[in-house]
Amino acid sequence: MFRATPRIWDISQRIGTSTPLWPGEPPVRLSRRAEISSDCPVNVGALTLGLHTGTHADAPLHYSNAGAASADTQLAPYIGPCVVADVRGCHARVEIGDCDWDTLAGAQRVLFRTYERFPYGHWDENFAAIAPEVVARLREGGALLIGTDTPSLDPQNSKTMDTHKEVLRGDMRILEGLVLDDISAGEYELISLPLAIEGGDASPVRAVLRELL
Ligand SMILES: N[C@@H](CC(=O)c1ccccc1NC=O)C(=O)O
Ligand SMILES: [Zn+2]
Ligand SMILES: [Zn+2]
Repeated sequence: MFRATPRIWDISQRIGTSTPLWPGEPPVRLSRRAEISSDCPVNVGALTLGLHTGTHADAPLHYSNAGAASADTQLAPYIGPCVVADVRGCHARVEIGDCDWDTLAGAQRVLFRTYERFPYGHWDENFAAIAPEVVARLREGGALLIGTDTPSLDPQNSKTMDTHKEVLRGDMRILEGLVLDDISAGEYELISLPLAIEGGDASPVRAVLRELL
């Protein structure tokens, strides 16, 4: 019997020394703790990186002291049907008017593509944020997760984190730093699991989209 293999798109950044970093974040460092030699049969590495480096899932603990850490969040929001919304025409924020609400009605997971091309190799301080009103409307439609190809749902200089707060109100989950350059607007299956980091306010994820057959 013939069974089609669904296509898989990797929507994650590579983690390395040229991964764009939130200002002030520690550099990514991979060190070799052991190397293959006549005395040692294996290579063993150790990694240093900020938890919001590259493609990552914010844990509720990032924006609330009462929120769950990465190790303690349910995984269901991170796996399942998902809509990719093309909002490349947006300006400083993705606003209600930038969204095609016919395709977003009832969506459980929504990923926003704001970039024409992901800013590989440099930090873009003028990335597009998402308006809290957009999050509120998605929450009313039953959304569990919101993702973006930028480093944050709120502007870099935000002190109030209004959009993250709106997410908290609906107990939704957040993905940031996605790479959606090769992804057309439409429906997919999302798979993007955070690591079970105890006390973690975020975790790197390997995020993929799978074709719906
Ligand atoms: N808002 C960003 C991250 C963030 O706020 C941040 C990440 C690393 C170091 C400092 C940060 N914010 C500091 O003011 C995020 O949601 O991932
Ligand atoms: Zn983050
Ligand atoms: Zn965030």
